Amino acid sequence: MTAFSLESLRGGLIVSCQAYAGEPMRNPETMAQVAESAVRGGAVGIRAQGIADVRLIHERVALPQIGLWKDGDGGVFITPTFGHALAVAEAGAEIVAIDGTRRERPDGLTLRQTVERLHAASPALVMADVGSIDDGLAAADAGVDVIGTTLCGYTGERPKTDGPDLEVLAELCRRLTLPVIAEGRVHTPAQASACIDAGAFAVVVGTAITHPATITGWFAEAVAR
Ligand SMILES: CC(=O)N[C@H](C=O)[C@@H](O)[C@H](O)[C@H](O)COP(=O)(O)O
Repeated sequence: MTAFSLESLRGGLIVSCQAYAGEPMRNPETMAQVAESAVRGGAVGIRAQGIADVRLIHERVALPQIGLWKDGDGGVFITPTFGHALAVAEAGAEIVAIDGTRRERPDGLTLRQTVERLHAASPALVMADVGSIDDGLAAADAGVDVIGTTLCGYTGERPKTDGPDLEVLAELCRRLTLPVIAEGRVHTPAQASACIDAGAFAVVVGTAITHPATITGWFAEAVAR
């Protein structure tokens, strides 16, 4: 994957291929196979978690990759420090997704300092995963390249809506010139379409495509009497 252009993601579907600690699919090889399947379905990009997964998908899949490193459970856990972000970039991610909230970061750097250091150290772009409109505006001001609604409903600032947080998405799209990517609880093609209508630059879908345990649960619940 060379000569990455953000434009290649415009209006497209990005598939997030993640399995969580202790799950049967928590294996880089498995996630690479899931990513290769997403390519066949028409994805324009892949989002993946963990250094081993990012590295293997970078080798195997000829699509731009949004990489992240989750560390910890609560608070700032999506690529929480500059060190995590640099490792993700060095593993081959064209875009590094980092916590883009206004919360204090574990390494004491500000979001702006983190972005500046990453831009100086690597060609990777920075996606700020935000949890509210105010987060998004602050992240844009801090110099990030792309904003994602990833953390809406997970930081206490926004309700955890059944589907994507279209309100934050639409407002950030209206107020910013930066690309805003819809991510988080996009569970149906109709919701993905609504995100594009709300102005999303691209749409990330994870669970509804790549997390069979959850999808099975949806169906199991539907047939239960
Ligand atoms: C909040 C958080 O930790 N989000 C993570 C970020 O990478 C992933 O667990 C999500 O699966 C991803 O954002 C895609 O969202 P959804 O799986 O809802 O389509």
